Amino acid sequence: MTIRIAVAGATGYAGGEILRLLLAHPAVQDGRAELGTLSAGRNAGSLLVEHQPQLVPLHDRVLAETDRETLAGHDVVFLALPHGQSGPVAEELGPDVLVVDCGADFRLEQAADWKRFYGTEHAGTWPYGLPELPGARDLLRGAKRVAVPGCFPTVSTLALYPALAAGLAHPEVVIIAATGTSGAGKSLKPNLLGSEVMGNASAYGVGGTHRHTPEIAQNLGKAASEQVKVSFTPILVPMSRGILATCTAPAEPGVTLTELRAAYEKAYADEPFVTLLPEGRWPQTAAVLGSNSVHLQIALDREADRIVVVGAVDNLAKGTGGGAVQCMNLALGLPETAGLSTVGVAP
Ligand SMILES: NC(=O)C1=CN([C@@H]2O[C@H](COP(=O)(O)OP(=O)(O)OC[C@H]3O[C@@H](n4cnc5c(N)ncnc54)[C@H](OP(=O)(O)O)[C@@H]3O)[C@@H](O)[C@H]2O)C=CC1
Ligand SMILES: CC(=O)N[C@@H](CCC(=O)OP(=O)(O)O)C(=O)O
Repeated sequence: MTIRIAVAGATGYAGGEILRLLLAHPAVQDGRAELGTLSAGRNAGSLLVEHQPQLVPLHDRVLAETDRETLAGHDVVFLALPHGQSGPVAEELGPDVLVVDCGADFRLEQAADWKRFYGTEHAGTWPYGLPELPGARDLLRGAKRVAVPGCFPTVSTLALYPALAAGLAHPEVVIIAATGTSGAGKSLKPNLLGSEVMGNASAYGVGGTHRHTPEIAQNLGKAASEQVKVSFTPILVPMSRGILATCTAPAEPGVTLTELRAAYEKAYADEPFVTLLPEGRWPQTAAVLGSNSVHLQIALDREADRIVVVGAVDNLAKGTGGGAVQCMNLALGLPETAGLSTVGVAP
């Protein structure tokens, strides 16, 4: 039986990246899977090529409305819709359909966190799509609902989890992350105008107000034995894709760099998409672009008694679309790495 896959939000950055990856996916290439409905919001009725010129094999596809009828009859539905839109759409999809949500609607476990940072009623909590977290694969294999993490939580969690889980750092973490503009989606916002972005770097969501703060705290809370405190500051920089996150935490007394590296090497030894770089090499966004890789490097700052972990990720690949395809692979029982490259497009 052919696996039929729909993508809702096909005109957006995340939907476009999912489609780019699916077109090269072995199951799609050899006909075990096929791309069914591609849907949008206000751009329904137009040709996909008007929005995603890079997706050549799909140029003649017309975008459908996003509703129960157009998404019916699929085995897998990717939702790449604005926050708050996934809940109502997912309700219309049967329990046997695999729904992979790139939005935030089902990521948070605490309804109060959702209410505080998103301001609406909480839709619920689905298995969290970060397979590299301990125990996550058990929940994702065979799952019918998956909440793909946010891009900043993906890289920040992978950067700090091993040190906290090994008791090598105290869970008062500071994360400062430079991000490309595609993280904000295609909607036109004043701070995303070309003349505001080019030749400029600007902080936003400062002072504990960014909505990824509770998601990062939720993830790291599973590693730490004490209450986690997260200070997170994103910085918009003039590049289209990529995140470079500098993540620090107080080192526990007596910790050595050898112990730290050993904890990360152990945690990620069998992880195909997480690479602890050789000593002296530092992550850079160009090295992970287009790939499903996260690159990490650690230092022990002895002057400040802090661990410093730098992580790089492509926000649209492992940070959304690649993470979503990785979760689909797990949920369907396909090889986890199918259709996903570890090789970046540098420069
Ligand atoms: N960009 C990124 O790096 C990341 C994004 N995400 C998440 O992925 C989701 C999509 O993000 P992104 O692709 O960047 O956003 P975009 O703004 O680029 O795309 C949004 C998509 O949703 C569609 N849409 C908007 N409103 C509606 C509606 N009411 N009903 C149906 N479809 C609608 C749009 O269609 P139309 O063209 O017709 O308006 C478009 O296809 C978001 O939840 C985002 O937070 C997660 C991690 C990283
Ligand atoms: C540059 C920029 O604006 N980035 C977005 C990242 C969004 C994202 O990755 O994820 P979710 O919105 O799905 O949580 C932001 O900071 O909100």
